[in-house]
Amino acid sequence: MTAVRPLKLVTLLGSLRKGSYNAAVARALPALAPDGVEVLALPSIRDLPLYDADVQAEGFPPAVIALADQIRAADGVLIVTPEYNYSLPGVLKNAIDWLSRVPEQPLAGKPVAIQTASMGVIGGARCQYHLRQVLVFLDCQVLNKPEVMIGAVQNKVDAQSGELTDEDTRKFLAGQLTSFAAFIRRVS
Ligand SMILES: Cc1cc2nc3c(=O)[nH]c(=O)nc-3n(C[C@H](O)[C@H](O)[C@H](O)COP(=O)(O)O)c2cc1C
Repeated sequence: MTAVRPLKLVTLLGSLRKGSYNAAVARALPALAPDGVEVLALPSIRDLPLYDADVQAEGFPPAVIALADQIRAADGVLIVTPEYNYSLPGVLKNAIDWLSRVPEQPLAGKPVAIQTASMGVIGGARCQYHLRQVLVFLDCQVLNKPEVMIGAVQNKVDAQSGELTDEDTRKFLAGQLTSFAAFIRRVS
């Protein structure tokens, strides 16, 4: 049997909220990953300043460089985010805007999978399509399917522990991770 290449994935979280449901989804991923796939959290995007070309001209903020370095070192990125007003949260767009300006742009050619969780029934679908459009400009390789859109997420996270306990959702996430690992091994 041929050994499969081990993979390191990193999660980029689009919510800053302490009790974030999307954070609960992201926290569940390491245990759901198939053998040979490690999932680690990127630093919070909370510490990134608002994008400003004048700030960039004085030097990229250390938090941006750290984020870019960790993305560059990963085999793939999982973006886990809520939908805000039918689109991606401003804080996530801000992080992507910074990353897009870093020399040797870290997301170029990078395999990316998207997961959205929201309290609405559509599970963040409209955010996903805006986000996909943005990622075209960054030249990412985005996994098409399975699409992970977790609706009514408040009913799938345990109110006491704050952890994602819904078994069907956990299985679906595990399935996407398996597909994403196969996709990465195929395209990179
Ligand atoms: C500014 C704002 C805009 C929102 N817009 C949407 C939306 O367009 N679609 C949706 O399903 N939920 C929307 N919501 C509700 C979010 O799904 C909900 O707050 C969710 O818990 C946010 O994710 P988090 O728990 O990971 O922070 C919005 C929430 C906020 C604060």
